[in-house]
Amino acid sequence: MSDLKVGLAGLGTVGAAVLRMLARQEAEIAARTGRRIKVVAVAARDRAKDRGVDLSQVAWFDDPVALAREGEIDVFVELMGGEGDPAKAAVAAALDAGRSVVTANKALLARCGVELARRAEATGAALLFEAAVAGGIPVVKTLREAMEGNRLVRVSGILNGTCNYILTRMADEKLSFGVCLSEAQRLGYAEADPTFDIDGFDTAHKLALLTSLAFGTRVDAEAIYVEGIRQLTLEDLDAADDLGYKVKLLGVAVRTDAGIEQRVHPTMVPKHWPLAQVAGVTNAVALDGDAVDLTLVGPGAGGDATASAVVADLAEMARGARPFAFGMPAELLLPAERAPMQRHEGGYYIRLAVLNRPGTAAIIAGRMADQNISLESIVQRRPVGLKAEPETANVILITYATTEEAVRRAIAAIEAEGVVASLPQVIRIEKD
Ligand SMILES: NC(=O)C1=CN([C@@H]2O[C@H](COP(=O)(O)OP(=O)(O)OC[C@H]3O[C@@H](n4cnc5c(N)ncnc54)[C@H](O)[C@@H]3O)[C@@H](O)[C@H]2O)C=CC1
Ligand SMILES: N[C@@H](CC=O)C(=O)O
Ligand code: NA
Repeated sequence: MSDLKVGLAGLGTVGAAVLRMLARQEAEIAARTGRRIKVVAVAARDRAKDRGVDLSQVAWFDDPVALAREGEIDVFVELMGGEGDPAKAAVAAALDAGRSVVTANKALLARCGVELARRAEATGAALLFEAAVAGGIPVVKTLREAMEGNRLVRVSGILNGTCNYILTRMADEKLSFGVCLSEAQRLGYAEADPTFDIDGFDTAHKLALLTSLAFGTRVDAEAIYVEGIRQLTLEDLDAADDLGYKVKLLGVAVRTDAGIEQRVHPTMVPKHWPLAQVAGVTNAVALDGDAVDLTLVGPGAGGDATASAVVADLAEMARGARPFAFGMPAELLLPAERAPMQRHEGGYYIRLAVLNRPGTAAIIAGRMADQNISLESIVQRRPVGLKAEPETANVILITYATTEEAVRRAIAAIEAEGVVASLPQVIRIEKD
C-alpha cells in the first residue's frame, strides 16, 4: 500500500511531539495499519528550531493555507491553534480539496465544527479531532463508536489539565495561583493565551464537542454557562478541605426536562469520589448512559499525551476509516433546547466577607430563609493572617439542594442590607 502522506501545520508543543512520535513508532504503526505514515510537508514559523527529528527531506511552506490546498498530501494536520484564520482557512481549504484533516483545535471546532463537518462530507473527506478533547483520553472515539447502544444522560468531567494542575498544587502545596499557572505554561499544558484555560473557555469548547457527540446536537458553545477558576483563593480550597470536599473545574452536560444543561464552573466534590482523586494534569470524563456508566481517566494535556491522540487519528485514516465528525451526518444533528442555568439545582458553598457586627448572621439566615433555602451549616472564619478582632469576617454557608435562582436572589438581598464587604464567592457542590 502507498504511504499516507501528511502535511503538518504548527510545530510547537504538540506538533513537534507528533513528529517525534511518528518517527519513533513508524515501523509499528505500518505493521498495524498496513501503511507508513509519512510527514512530507510542514508549515511552521521557525525553520531553524530543533524539533528532535530530521526535516531535511520535508517540503516547507510559509503559508499553512497553501500547504493545505496545494501540498502533495493525503491528510492535513492542523496544530497551530486559534479559532480564526489561518487555522480555519487552512482546515476549510484542505476539506474543500477532499483532503482529510486531523486537528487538536477545540476553539476552532467549538465555533465552526458543524460547518467544517459539512465541508468534509461534501468532498468525502474526514475530520478527526481526538486530541481536541481531554488530550490523550480516547473519549471522542468512545462516544462516536463505543456507546451506540446507549441513550446518554450525562457527560461530565475534568477537561482542562492546566486548571486541574493549578488547583491540585494550590490545595496540596499552598502555592499561589500565579506560580502554578507559570509552571503549567512551562510544562506545555496551557493554551497560547492561558485565559482560555483559567477562565473556563477551553473546558467549554471541549464540553461543546462532547455534548454534540453524546446527544446528537449541533455544537453550541454559546449555550454553555461558563465560570473559571481565577477567583478561587487558598482560603476557599482550605475551607472546602475542612468540609470534606475538593474543588475541581468541571464541565457538565446533562439532559433535563427543560433541555440540555451545559455548564462549566468550579465544583466541590466529596473527597471520597474518584473524581476528587484526579490530580495534576490528569483529566477524567464520565459518560452516563442508560446501559453503561463509565469513566475514562488519563493525561489531558502536554506534548506526548496530545500527540498520542493525533497519531491515533492518523492511524485511523491510514486504515481508511472515514467516520462522520460528530458521529452522524451533520444535517441530522439537531438544535438543542437550552436549559437555563437559573433552573440548576444543587448544593452551594457561599463565602461572604461581612462586616463584623452583631445581627449579621441573623440577617444572612433570614434572607436565605426568605428564599426557602435550608442551610446545612453556617460557619464564621477569621480572615487568614488576622489576629486582632477583625472588622470583617468570612461567613461560609453550605446549603442543602436549592436552585441557582434562589441563591442569586438571596445573595442580592443580603447585599442590599449593606453588610457585605466584598464580592461573594459561590461554588456549586455535587453530593452523593
Ligand atoms: N498543549 C497541549 O497540551 C494541547 C494543545 N492542544 C491544541 O493543539 C494546538 C497546538 O497547541 P500547542 O502545540 O500547545 O501550541 P504551541 O503554541 O506550542 O504551538 C503552535 C505552533 O503553531 C505555530 N503557528 C501559529 N501560527 C502559525 C502560522 N500562521 N503558520 C505556521 N505556524 C504557525 C506557532 O509558531 C507554534 O509553534 C492548539 O489548538 C491547542 O489548543 C490540544 C490539546 C492539548
Ligand atoms: N490547555 C489545555 C490543553 C489541552 O487541551 C489544557 O490545559 O487542558
Ligand atoms: Na482525546
